Amino acid sequence: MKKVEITPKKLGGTICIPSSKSVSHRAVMCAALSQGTSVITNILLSDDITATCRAMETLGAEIKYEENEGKRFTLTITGVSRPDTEGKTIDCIESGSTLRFIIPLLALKARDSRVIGRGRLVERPMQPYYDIFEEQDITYQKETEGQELPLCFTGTLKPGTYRLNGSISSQFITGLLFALPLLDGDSVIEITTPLESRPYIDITLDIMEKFGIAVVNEDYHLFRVAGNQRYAARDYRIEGDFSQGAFWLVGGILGEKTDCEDLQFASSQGDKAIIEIIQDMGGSVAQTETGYVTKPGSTHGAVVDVSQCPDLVPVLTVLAALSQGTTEIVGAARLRFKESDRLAAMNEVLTTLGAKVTEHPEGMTIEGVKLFTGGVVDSHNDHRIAMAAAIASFACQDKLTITGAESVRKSYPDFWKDFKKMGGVIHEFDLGE
Ligand SMILES: O=C(O)C1=C[C@@H](OP(=O)(O)O)[C@@H](O)[C@H](O)C1
Ligand SMILES: C=C(OP(=O)(O)O)C(=O)O
Repeated sequence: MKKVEITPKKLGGTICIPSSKSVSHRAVMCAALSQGTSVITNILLSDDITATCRAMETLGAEIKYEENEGKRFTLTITGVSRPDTEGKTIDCIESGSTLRFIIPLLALKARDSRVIGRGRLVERPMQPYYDIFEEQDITYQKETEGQELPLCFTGTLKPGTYRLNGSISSQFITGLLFALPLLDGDSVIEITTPLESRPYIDITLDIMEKFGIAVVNEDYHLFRVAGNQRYAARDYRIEGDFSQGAFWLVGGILGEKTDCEDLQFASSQGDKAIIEIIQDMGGSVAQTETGYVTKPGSTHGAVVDVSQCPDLVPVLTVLAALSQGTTEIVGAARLRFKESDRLAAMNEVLTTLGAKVTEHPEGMTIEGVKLFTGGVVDSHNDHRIAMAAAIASFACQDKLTITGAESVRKSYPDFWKDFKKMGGVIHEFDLGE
């Protein structure tokens, strides 16, 4: 456990945004399923991406790791077009993406295949896959009463029609999209309710296409996937991450001018919505040659539907709490099933800091205040809560202590190093395990 004590200060400067976690998961998986060798550059080996790399190695892919600077790696991946899945145990650590993406691959031919994990991952929803298992006579067993993981299963995924609810997690759809092209017949995925987190499906389809896999998307309602396809190796550079960029972009509004490098205007990442949201709230954001720059200034409340960009919510609530008037965060039900219940966690953090927050089942109402107090807040072992609290410190009057600060390892292991590079004054306390 690590605790970070921040002496409040408005930060700013130039920051090279870490590479996209969502793109990295997908590129590693596609490369690892390809015939031939792919070179993937600008990979950040966070805990979640490490989980995906190890998972694909367990299934037979070979990965060579070459460190460049600051935990950014070049991976040379020699794929395995028929993954070796029988009797394999995959440790997903705390990564929902790894878990939901690997299960259909294991189910290509599962025999006592197991997925394990820890932290909140053992509680996160899995029912859509259980429904498919039951329909397809795949037997499964949860090994611990009241927990989804460890999960052991045996059986074979068959081509056919898959019906999935669109509001639980898009990760189930991405997982199926990866595996179905490898079956020996054609399949259809039918989404039975409006699809949330849709941009993550765009990222999946975009990267699969780059690795040679065709999927016909009928308006996000029906996905037609031909069987007997093969992933084709290619070299690929991972672009910067808008979800991580969002912390620093909001930082530039609350602190000093911040230049965020490696954020692509043409990205398929849904979290580039942060640009429009900041603009809608009256904030100053402009495109640069390499990314976006934000400048300090006052912002006002807005109604923000986050159903397509849930990962923006923690830092967005910080901006809302320091904006004039009222902000309504709507369409946020799925936030309760992430690394923490993010609506409850941000309510707790912001209330501790003196903000006026009302939590609803599917969102939050936030009345802006001028400044925060300070105090002690907990990350709830959630990287995005820790990073949002760190940005909130720019507006604190007293010191801010964040417990569970090590949780940033999940997606942004150098976050505290970057925080110091941007001028942050922090004391880090290692509290042991
Ligand atoms: O596919 C992905 O890379 C992700 C999908 C989203 O999850 P949901 O589809 O469950 O909202 C997002 O919250 C998560 O951080 C990453
Ligand atoms: C929810 C997240 O990731 P995952 O679902 O992959 O654990 C996240 O990074 O905010």
